[in-house]
Amino acid sequence: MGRDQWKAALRNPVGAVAAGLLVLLAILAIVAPIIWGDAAEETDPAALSQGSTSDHPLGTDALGRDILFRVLVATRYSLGLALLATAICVGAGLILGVLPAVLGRRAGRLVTATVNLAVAFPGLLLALFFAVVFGVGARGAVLAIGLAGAPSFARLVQTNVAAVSGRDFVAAARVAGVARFRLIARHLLPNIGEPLVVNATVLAGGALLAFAGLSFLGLGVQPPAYDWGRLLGEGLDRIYINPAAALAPGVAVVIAGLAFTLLGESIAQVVGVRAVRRRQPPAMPPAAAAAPAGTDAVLAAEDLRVAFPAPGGGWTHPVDGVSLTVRRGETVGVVGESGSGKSLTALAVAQLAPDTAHVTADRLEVAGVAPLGRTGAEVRELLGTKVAMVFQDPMTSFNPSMRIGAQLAEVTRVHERQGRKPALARAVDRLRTVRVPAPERRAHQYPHEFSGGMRQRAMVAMGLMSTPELIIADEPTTALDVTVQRQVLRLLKDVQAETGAAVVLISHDIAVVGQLCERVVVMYAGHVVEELPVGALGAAAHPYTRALLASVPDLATDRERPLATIPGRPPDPADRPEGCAFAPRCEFADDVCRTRPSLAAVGPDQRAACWHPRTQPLDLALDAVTGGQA
Ligand SMILES: Nc1ncnc2c1ncn2[C@@H]1O[C@H](COP(=O)(O)OP(=O)(O)OP(=O)(O)O)[C@@H](O)[C@H]1O
Repeated sequence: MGRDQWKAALRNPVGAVAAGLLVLLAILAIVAPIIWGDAAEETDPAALSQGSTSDHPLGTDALGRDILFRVLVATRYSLGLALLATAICVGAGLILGVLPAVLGRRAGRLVTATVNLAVAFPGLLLALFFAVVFGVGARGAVLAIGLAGAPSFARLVQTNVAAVSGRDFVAAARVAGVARFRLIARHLLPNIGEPLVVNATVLAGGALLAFAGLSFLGLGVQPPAYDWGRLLGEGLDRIYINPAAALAPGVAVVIAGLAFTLLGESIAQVVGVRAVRRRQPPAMPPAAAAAPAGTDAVLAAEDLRVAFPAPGGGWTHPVDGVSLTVRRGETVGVVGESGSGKSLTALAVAQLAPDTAHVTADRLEVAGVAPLGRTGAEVRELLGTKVAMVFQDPMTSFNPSMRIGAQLAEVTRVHERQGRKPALARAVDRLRTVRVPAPERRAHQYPHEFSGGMRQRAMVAMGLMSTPELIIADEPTTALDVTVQRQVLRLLKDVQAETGAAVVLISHDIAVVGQLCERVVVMYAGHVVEELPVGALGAAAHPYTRALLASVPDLATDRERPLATIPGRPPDPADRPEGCAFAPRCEFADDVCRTRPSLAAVGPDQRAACWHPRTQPLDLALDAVTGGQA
């Protein structure tokens, strides 16, 4: 939480009153035992079990001790024990909450299931159970209350970790080779801190009440020590003689409990909007079709498949036998409608596919290394130094709680064990390379202080912190306006020319691909349906490629007429037609299309998976598509 948010929480009248009460209680907890400690222990045989008098405003207990002094002095013990229990609860909850992210899939699931089971038990029952297990007394009660609250706190941590770990900056950190514990400490926990702080504050109120309850039942603090719960229990025995003896500790418990809970609620109101973040689909690169493989291939995938367990049993294959070769220094565009499997192919290549995905390939090599079947550390080493990723949404691509310079520097610090200063110097240098103005100053800023285009440049700079052989950019310009789009595309082109890295650009927009790439790979329903040089787009053979091209507007497009669209919708991966998946939307389809066509040469460097490849040149303004490249 930032200082502004604390201020906003305190400006809220309820928050201000709650905070004021807590300050008062904290002062009491410190000074009361010093000032009134002896007086609270002093017995007065002449004033046993008295009601309110001028000497003892709240009366005395059975030994003639002053109730008011005892209630004031008990503040320290009551608050201390409640805070200790809260600390145990938060600590145990954090460990249980992040364990699934640290452990393997199976052990992680076991922890999650255990936490879910524990959450199903009422907290008070658990506390009573643990109190009996750990033994009667303050120590047992602290452990009991702390551990009883841990499962629900762990659930909160798990939910928030799961929400944040789907964001691009976490995928970026993984690709950069950040180790698991560092990933959790630097990227996950700082971004879920707000809901955790809120919950811990509310928990402290609950712990206070629970402690009073256990002491009241005789399971908590034991004589001669005393807390509010114990005083409440003693006072209740004589409630008809002196009601104040029971009311005073009761009121103290309620006020302190309310102060914690209301402060938590006020903070929640201020930060709540930001506490739950939407999961953004991560993004990345390569894709499909077999190209002439050579020894200079920086990416070679053959028959790459990604499968997910289907809800009704069996598997669906959103990526179904993709073959793709990218040569050193080459720029390849992967296009296709939403859901065609572009991003998933990229994720699979980068070993970032979701946990539930099953990735297989006849061959998968990235920069000369086969990542499939390797350990996480080896893959991190490979990806962190040789592959750079540029993600779709520049806002979610960076960790919002880290300065840009530090995030860039992390790549070098992890891989080259460089010190903080030289790593930051390199980050500034790379920001300058991607033409971020005043890079020294900008490196010390947070992502939200950057404009969208600048963030995307910084993302490219991050990829350049090492010397990548392959840059994968998944829809890098979708979230940007047209002018900035052009700048980012030009930057990618310049970077590619300067570093000699190969670029895989994923886009649903064939015009964007046409402007940057040398070769285009067209995907449809998890398959590669055509691959061809950009210069040959005017002779595209597959009806789907032609339909994509026909839907690109140019300056000559009649604005009065609706834009050309492709009729129908792509098939669901779980319900793909036999044979050519595009057949139901294709005007040339016939019976032969019931058998799946494989990629076959239809021209120089051009291959299409179609039984009826088109040979007529397309009547389209190619400049609109290729920016004059063709
Ligand atoms: N975790 C998942 N579990 C099950 N199916 C998934 C999962 N992730 C993706 N898919 C499915 O895989 C298919 C391809 O998704 P992918 O994100 O690769 O498409 P895309 O071509 O990149 O589309 P877009 O341009 O919209 O990002 C989709 O049908 C999607 O529903």
